[in-house]
Amino acid sequence: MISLIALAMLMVYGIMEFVRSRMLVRAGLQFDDVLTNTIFPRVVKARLANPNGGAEYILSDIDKVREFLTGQGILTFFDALWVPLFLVICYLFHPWLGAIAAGGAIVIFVLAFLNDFTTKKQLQEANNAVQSANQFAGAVLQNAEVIKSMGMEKPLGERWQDRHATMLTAQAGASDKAGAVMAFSKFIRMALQSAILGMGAYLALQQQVSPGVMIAASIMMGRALSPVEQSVAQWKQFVAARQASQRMKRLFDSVPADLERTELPKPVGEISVEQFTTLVPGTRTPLLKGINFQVPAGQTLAVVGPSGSGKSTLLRSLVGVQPAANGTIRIDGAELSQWNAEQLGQHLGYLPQDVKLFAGTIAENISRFRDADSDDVVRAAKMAGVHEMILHLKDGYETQIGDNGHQLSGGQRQRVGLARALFGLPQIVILDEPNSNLDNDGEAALTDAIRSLKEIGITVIVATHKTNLLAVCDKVLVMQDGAVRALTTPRELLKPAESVAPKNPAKAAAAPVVNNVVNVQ
Ligand SMILES: Nc1ncnc2c1ncn2[C@@H]1O[C@H](COP(=O)(O)OP(=O)(O)OP(=O)(O)O)[C@@H](O)[C@H]1O
Repeated sequence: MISLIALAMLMVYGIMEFVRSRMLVRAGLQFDDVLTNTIFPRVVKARLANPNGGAEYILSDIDKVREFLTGQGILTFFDALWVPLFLVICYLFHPWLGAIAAGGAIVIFVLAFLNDFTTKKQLQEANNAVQSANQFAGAVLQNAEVIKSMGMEKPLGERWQDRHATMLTAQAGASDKAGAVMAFSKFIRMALQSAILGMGAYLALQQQVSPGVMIAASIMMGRALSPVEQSVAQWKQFVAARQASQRMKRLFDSVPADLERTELPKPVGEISVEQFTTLVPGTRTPLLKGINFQVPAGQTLAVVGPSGSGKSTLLRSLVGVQPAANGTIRIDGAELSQWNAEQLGQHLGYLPQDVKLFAGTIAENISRFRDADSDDVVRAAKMAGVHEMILHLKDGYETQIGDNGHQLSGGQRQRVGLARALFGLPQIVILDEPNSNLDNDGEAALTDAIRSLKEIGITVIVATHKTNLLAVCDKVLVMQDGAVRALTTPRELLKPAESVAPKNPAKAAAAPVVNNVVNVQ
């Protein structure tokens, strides 16, 4: 009968363990769902504010915390809640048995803290080194072709190894200490087991307890010490999960969620830049200083200037990825920050200098990974003059282009990037050297695209080093050293310097710059 009761109780125990584990897994999924919904946009913002801050690794922190919360780690802490009950039962058997069990639990608990105290710094160092090694490897391996072609494997491999070795040293140091603490706590545990049996036997001989209590006390103490000892073993995972959750908390504290912005009416595309200054991220060094200019809706503005004069920085500022340190950028009178970011994104087309396509199909890239009508995708491709080229690819619009579009040529990438910028006919189109990789056909298609945009009243801003695009532009902004040197017309810009100088001092000042900045091709 007793055996049957024991069997039934063990079954209940098994079922409850199963239910507990299922509940934890579901709680973990819920946890994941809540965080993954909000963390990605924050990581994007944190990376923009500090490109080398490793914000992207916070995405894997979610896994660390979830694994701890759904695995043995959290179960150990739940089990620890029952420790006082088992200790009280030991005490009720006999105060001496209670004292041995409680003393043992305290010693093992102190060892857990000692473990944390002695290994915390090294575990933190190891985690930082892992992050730094991964970050380095991730960035470097994106340029595998350069590494291979110029035999840079060895020196760059050594740099990665240095970071890796730092991680190993820190981790080995922490593991040595943790190992010593664990071995000692195991010794204490076994010694306590013997001590409680010895004490039980002694008390039984003294007829203060029955022999059965001796065995029961040993089992109870085992149940009381097991979670405490387990927590020593789980400490490393606990520390990693705690650090991961602290990193997530810092991210959530430093990057607030976007305010729910009222949707503004579709812009007509008027841009106004007033006293705009922006800095190198994380420093006080200005990249652009006191920029002022206006672009009426539907106008086409070329931005020219020597390399490093700030053209790309200005364009990045106009699309809102380079934050203002001072001054404002307004679209249709509303500051960039007043726009609902997602809404504004749909009214902006941006082709960055290094294009940046994503792994996926051509159609997905053109449609910005939104659900889109095929007609809209094809319209954007036709407008960018890339439709025929896409049809010549084996899978047409469904061609997978790989990470960063590496399966396309430089010129093809640029033209697909242009189609993405034109998708949905945004009211403002910003192109950063869109013709740097184009052949004659591509150049002609680009000029036609800008002309068409102009005809339908779309504002276009295009940074260029070449003069042929100036023919379709209404105005030219000349940049130098992070400031506006002149705002003029293409015709004035391309006039020989001598004919400008005597008539207009401002243009005379711009002329030498202009002659340096525009590569006449
Ligand atoms: N994130 C950054 N951190 C530090 N310096 C930066 C950063 N971004 C831009 N710069 C610096 O700002 C200056 C302007 O760069 P920008 O890319 O805007 O020039 P550009 O006129 O577009 O040049 P190019 O014609 O060669 O593309 C450069 O000296 C560049 O080194």
